[in-house]
Amino acid sequence: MAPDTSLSTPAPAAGPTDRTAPVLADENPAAPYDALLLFSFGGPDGPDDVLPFLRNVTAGKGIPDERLAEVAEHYHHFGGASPINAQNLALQKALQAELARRGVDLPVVWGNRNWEPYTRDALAAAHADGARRIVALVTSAYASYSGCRQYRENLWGSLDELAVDLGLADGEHPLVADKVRPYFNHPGFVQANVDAVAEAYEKIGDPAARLVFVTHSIPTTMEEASAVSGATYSAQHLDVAATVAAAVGERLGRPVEWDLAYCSRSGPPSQPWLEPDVNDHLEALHARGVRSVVLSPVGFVSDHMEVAFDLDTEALETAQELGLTAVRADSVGTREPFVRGLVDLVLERAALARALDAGAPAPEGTTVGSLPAWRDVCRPGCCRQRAGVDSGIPAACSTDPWS
Ligand SMILES: CC1=C(CCC(=O)O)c2cc3nc(cc4[nH]c(cc5[nH]c(cc1n2)c(C)c5CCC(=O)O)c(CCC(=O)O)c4C)C(CCC(=O)O)=C3C
Ligand SMILES: [Fe+2]
Repeated sequence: MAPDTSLSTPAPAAGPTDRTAPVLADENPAAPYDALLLFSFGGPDGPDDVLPFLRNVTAGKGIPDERLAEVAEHYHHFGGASPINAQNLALQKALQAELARRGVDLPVVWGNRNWEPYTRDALAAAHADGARRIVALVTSAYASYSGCRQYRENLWGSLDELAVDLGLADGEHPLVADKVRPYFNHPGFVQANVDAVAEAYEKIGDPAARLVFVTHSIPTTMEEASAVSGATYSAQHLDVAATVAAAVGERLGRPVEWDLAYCSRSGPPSQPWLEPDVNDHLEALHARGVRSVVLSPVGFVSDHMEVAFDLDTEALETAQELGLTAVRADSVGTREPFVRGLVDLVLERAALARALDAGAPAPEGTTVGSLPAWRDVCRPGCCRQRAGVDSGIPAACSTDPWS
């Protein structure tokens, strides 16, 4: 099936000034949610944070010491601070502004899996403010263990910790947490990527430039396990890439040739991860006669360390050594179509929660491309680290947290 390249995002919802009547409580489009959790990875704020942060991230993961030392260097190269925290603050502000523009009363708290502000503290603040049911928005657009279940496991763990802090009975959680579906094929995310790539083509000034999409590599075992929920992690990227490339080609008035490459491989060399690595791929393209390249960090939502180091430092250096002209497109960051799309997704999730609570049929999620909307409530066995291997770690936002 040809990808749907019609990317006309819906017109902005009426703002508060457009309302003729006050909003009644039962018309609250965010109901039943009392708060939105912007749920992210986290990163160090300064040199002293680097090692403890890396220990948090890699606990029990079998990452070799040499790889850890290398990644620590990436952070120290930027003064020991990751750009990710400032980017999440900016996204939190942008979400608040978009919700306010639509007259939606929904506080936004920000919490991370691996560094301050921690998820438990964000949940505690929301709970102290009276929140009893929240919706989590993960800063990862694609479904895999790293972008979905790992967040859900950590969310369950944070709810356990908060329950202990509040002296609740064993097994009782202080609030109910739902989650927005992986949004890689939502029109807002895709549109923001189309805009960013089109701008990069303007900058490079060569409509014949090759388009190389880049995402985070994962172990092939994790890729295989991601198939349980539908299209695999790489297939999700290929679908977005095809849609973005087709839309950019329409703007350029000529077809765009594109590929998907990977960055940020870690783990022991004996463990296979998704390939080609972006640096190897640039070499291969150069050997085939390609002389200019646009790099699109389509796997990431902001220009955090993976983008700042693996693309802007390493891959652009590789391109320079090869004599390739290369321009890196922006990640979606706080681009308007993306932020608007995220708020649409939150309100779509609220409508779904109301329908499920009422026993009504679930509304269809909005998508672009050839894949269906991802599930909002994960089924048992989805997005594991290894297919068929149950870690025994409970995960929130699932029909069955125990499997
Ligand atoms: C798919 C994916 C995303 C994209 C989706 C998403 O955006 O969430 C992502 C994002 C990120 N990854 C990040 C940082 C790190 N990831 C690591 C390690 C790993 N990532 C993995 C996968 C992913 N990671 C995997 C399979 C590992 C191996 C260990 C494990 O199975 O968990 C390590 C350990 C050292 C190393 O080996 O590199 C670090 C420091 C940061 C923060 C950046 C900043 O500070 O600005 C962000 C946003
Ligand atoms: Fe990572």
